Amino acid sequence: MEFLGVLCFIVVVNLSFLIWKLLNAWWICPIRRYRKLKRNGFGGPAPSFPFGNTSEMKRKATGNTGSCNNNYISHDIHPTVFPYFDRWQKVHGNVFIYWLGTEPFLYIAEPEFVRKMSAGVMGKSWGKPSVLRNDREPMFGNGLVMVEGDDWVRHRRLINPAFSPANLKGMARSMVESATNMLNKWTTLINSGHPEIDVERDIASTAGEIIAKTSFGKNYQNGQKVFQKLKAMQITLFKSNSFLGVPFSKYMYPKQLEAKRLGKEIDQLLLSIINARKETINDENPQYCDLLGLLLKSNNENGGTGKPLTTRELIDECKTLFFGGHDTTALALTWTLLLLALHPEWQTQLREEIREVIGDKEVDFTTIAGLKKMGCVMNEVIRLYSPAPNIQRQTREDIRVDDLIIPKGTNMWIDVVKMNHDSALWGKDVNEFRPERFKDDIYGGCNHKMGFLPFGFGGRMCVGRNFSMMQYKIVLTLILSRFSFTLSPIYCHSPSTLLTLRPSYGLPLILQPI
Ligand code: HEM
Repeated sequence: MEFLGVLCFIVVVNLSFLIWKLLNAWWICPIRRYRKLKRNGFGGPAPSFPFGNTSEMKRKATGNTGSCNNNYISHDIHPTVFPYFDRWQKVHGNVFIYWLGTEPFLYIAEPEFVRKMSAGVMGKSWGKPSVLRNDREPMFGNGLVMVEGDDWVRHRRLINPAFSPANLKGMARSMVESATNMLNKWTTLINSGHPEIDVERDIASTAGEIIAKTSFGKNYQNGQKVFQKLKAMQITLFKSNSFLGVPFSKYMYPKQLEAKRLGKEIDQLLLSIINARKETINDENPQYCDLLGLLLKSNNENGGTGKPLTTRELIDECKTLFFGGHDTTALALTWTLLLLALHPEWQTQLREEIREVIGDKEVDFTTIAGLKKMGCVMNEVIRLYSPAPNIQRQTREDIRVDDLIIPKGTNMWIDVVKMNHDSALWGKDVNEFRPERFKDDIYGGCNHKMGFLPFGFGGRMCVGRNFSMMQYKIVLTLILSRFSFTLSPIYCHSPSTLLTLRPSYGLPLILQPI
């Protein structure tokens, strides 16, 4: 009897402790942060517990499908891509609070606010919203996108050298090789009477092949298996859970568990690639021209002085670079082909530049550097259709913005799409494709230096931006040198987000060999 009493007591104590922990995580702490934020005078849509504003976000997102009328394609995409933010922003201004489930977020579409809040904050002092970190764990683990504090400094130091110009140079050949294979396939299709091709699908798989080759060198076939599973995981993760931040939503969406399973399979594949590579690394050509080789080299060199990456950390970095490295660049290229199909005069201008700058020379790291107009086109494309449509941060300490205090633990969601389409920053022609705006101005005429953030800002700015620029120029040069193209009448313009900004129904183009 006495034993039963003790057992009941233990159960009650444990249960109370669990309830207290859950209450603290889902109610007390978020409300405390929310009240502190509210003291700054920020408004926002009214939330409901435990969904926050997710129901409204879900409802509006499904109602908006874009336009299939190709006579008029609008680049004013914010109302289509983020209809809920578009509406709330009109009512509550450029900085307001909304809730993802039980987590308050500070929405920001104000460059001056971004400048002030980031002025004194070092890269290592930024965190990532825990709700996103947990949800995206199978995809990024604790790799560079998610890691925080001193560990971020250590990861970034070890990874930076892999993207030095000398190392990028050695990766150009793989990019040319994979792009040429894709173009040969297109020629075969055209010759067999099929000039209409969904270039989005082909560019995505070519970018997958490129990142597999540049990540794993001669082991790239195994890397391609990783790529296929990562793609499946992306769809599973981002199509399934539209109640992000809502307690137990993971269990309401069994596909979330499928993402976990896929994550484990990817980890196993990567582990076998890394282990095989570790065994042979000392016998290899000291060029180490692929990302994994460079990472292992950097790791070995720092092993003596600093703290090298553990095998678990290496797996997470491979996943992170693999995902970060293929999808964004593939989408920048895809949106470029859409805009060039709509603006054939720019196809002609770029072809002329290629002829002048490269001529009969080989397309490589050095020759593409002179393609200035193409650089302007890339900037204009990622302004109108930013592959990374938002930037997420979390404060790890209180931050002062003028008289306001943004408390430690505040989740931030910076709306890149809104800033890139704000006529107050860019002028009346904000929604027009005008690459020349970047000709003599790296900010493209934007009237605020923090108004154009396609690769992020501060110490956490994208580590792969030069890799991406090189791949973009190589693939686009090869495409424009062999084909001209127009938009297929079946194209349906419907940009949407699946973490990255993509055309919902692919990009069918009619290609013609030159
Ligand atoms: C057009 C192509 C790309 C775009 C638009 C893009 C965009 C971004 C953005 C917006 C961020 C967040 C920065 C911040 O929080 O301030 C980021 C971070 C990152 N990107 Fe990219 N990216 C691109 C290509 C790449 C490539 C090719 C790689 C790798 C091969 C890569 C790897 C990463 C990594 C690892 C981070 C995390 C950096 C850190 O937190 O230290 N990205 N990228």
